Amino acid sequence: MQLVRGLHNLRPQHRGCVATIGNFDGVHRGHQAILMRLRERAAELQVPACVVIFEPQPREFFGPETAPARLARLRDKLELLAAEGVERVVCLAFNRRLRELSAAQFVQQVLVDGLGIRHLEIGDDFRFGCDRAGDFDFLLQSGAEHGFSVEAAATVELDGERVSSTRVREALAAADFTLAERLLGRAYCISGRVLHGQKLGRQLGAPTANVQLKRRKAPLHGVYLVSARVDGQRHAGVANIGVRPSVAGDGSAHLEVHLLDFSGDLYGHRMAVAFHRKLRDEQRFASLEALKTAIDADIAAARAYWLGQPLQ
Ligand SMILES: Cc1cc2nc3c(=O)[nH]c(=O)nc-3n(C[C@H](O)[C@H](O)[C@H](O)COP(=O)(O)O)c2cc1C
Ligand SMILES: Nc1ncnc2c1ncn2[C@@H]1O[C@H](COP(=O)(O)OP(=O)(O)OP(=O)(O)O)[C@@H](O)[C@H]1O
Repeated sequence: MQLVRGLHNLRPQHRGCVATIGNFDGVHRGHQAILMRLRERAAELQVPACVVIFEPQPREFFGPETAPARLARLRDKLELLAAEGVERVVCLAFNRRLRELSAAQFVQQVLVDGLGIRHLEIGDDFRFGCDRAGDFDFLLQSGAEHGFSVEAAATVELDGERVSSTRVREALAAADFTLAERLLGRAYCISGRVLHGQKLGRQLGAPTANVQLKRRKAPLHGVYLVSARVDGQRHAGVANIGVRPSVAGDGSAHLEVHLLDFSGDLYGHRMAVAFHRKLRDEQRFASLEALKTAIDADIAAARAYWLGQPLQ
C-alpha cells in the first residue's frame, strides 16, 4: 500500500482512483463495509482504491484537550487499511488552510485536481468543508459537474444502533470487550514497542513490559486481564494502563504488561495487547508492599481466569 503525505505530494500518476474520506479510527465494521464497496468499485473501474485521512483528526485540531482517545495510532490504522485491500492512503494535514477550504474548494483541489477521482464512496452522514457545509447532496451535484459518481454506503448497525468509533470507545470505557469485538470484527488491541521502565516491577515480583504509548491518550484505564502477542507467540497476562500514582511518575499514561510464567528479554520487541476483562481501577497505594499485594491478587485472578480456558 502506498502512503502519500500531503496534497503537494500527489503527482500526475496518482490521478484516477476511487476514494473515500474519513477518520477511520479503529477500522470498525462500518468502515469495513465502505472499504469493501470501495474495492468492488476499484475493480470495476480498474483504478486504485484510495482512502483520504487527516492528521491530526479534525476533533484533535479543534480541541486537542477534549478530543477523544484514539482507538489506534496512525501506524496501526495504515496496517488495518492495507489489510482491507486499500491500495493508497492520502494523509492530509488538517490545519487552518485545510479547514478554511469551502466544500467547493475541497472538491476542486482535493478530489478533482489532486486525486482525479472517478468515484466517491461515502457514509450518508458524511460532512466536510468549512463549517461542514458539504453534504451528500452537494457531493452528488459536484460529481455530476466534474464527472465522478458518488454512492452512499448503507449504514452498518449492530443491535439496532449504528456502528461508530464513538460506540467502540464507549464499549471500551464500560469494559464491554465482547461488544467492542463485535463492533470491530476483531478483539481490541493496543500495540507498541516494549521500552525500558524503572525496573521497579522486578522488585514488586511482577516484571513488566512497558508498551510505548508515546503521547497517546488511552481509551482504557485500569487493571485488565490480557493476552499479548509477541514474536508470534501468545501469552496470558495482566496489565495496567494508567499514570501509576503509587510510584513517582511523569504523569503520562503507561501500558505495563506482566506475562504469566514468562521470563525473557522483550525490550525493543513489538507487542500487541488484547483486553479481555477489567479487574479493577488503578489505585494509589500508600506503600510498595500494598501495591505488591494488589498485583499478586491481580495475577491470581488471571491464573484463575485462564485455567481451563484456551488462550485467545
Ligand atoms: C497488574 C498490575 C497492576 C498495577 N496496579 C497499579 C495500581 O493500582 N497503582 C499503581 O500506582 N501502579 C500499578 N501498577 C503499576 C506498577 O506501579 C508498575 O508496574 C511498577 O511501578 C513497575 O514499573 P516499571 O516497569 O517502570 O519498573 C500495576 C502494574 C501491574 C502489572
Ligand atoms: N456504521 C457505519 N455504516 C456505514 N458507514 C459508516 C459507518 N460508520 C462510519 N461510516 C462512514 O465511514 C467513513 C469514515 O467514518 P469516520 O471514521 O469519519 O466516522 P465514525 O466511524 O462514525 O466515527 P465517529 O464515531 O468518531 O464519528 C465516513 O464516510 C462515514 O460516514
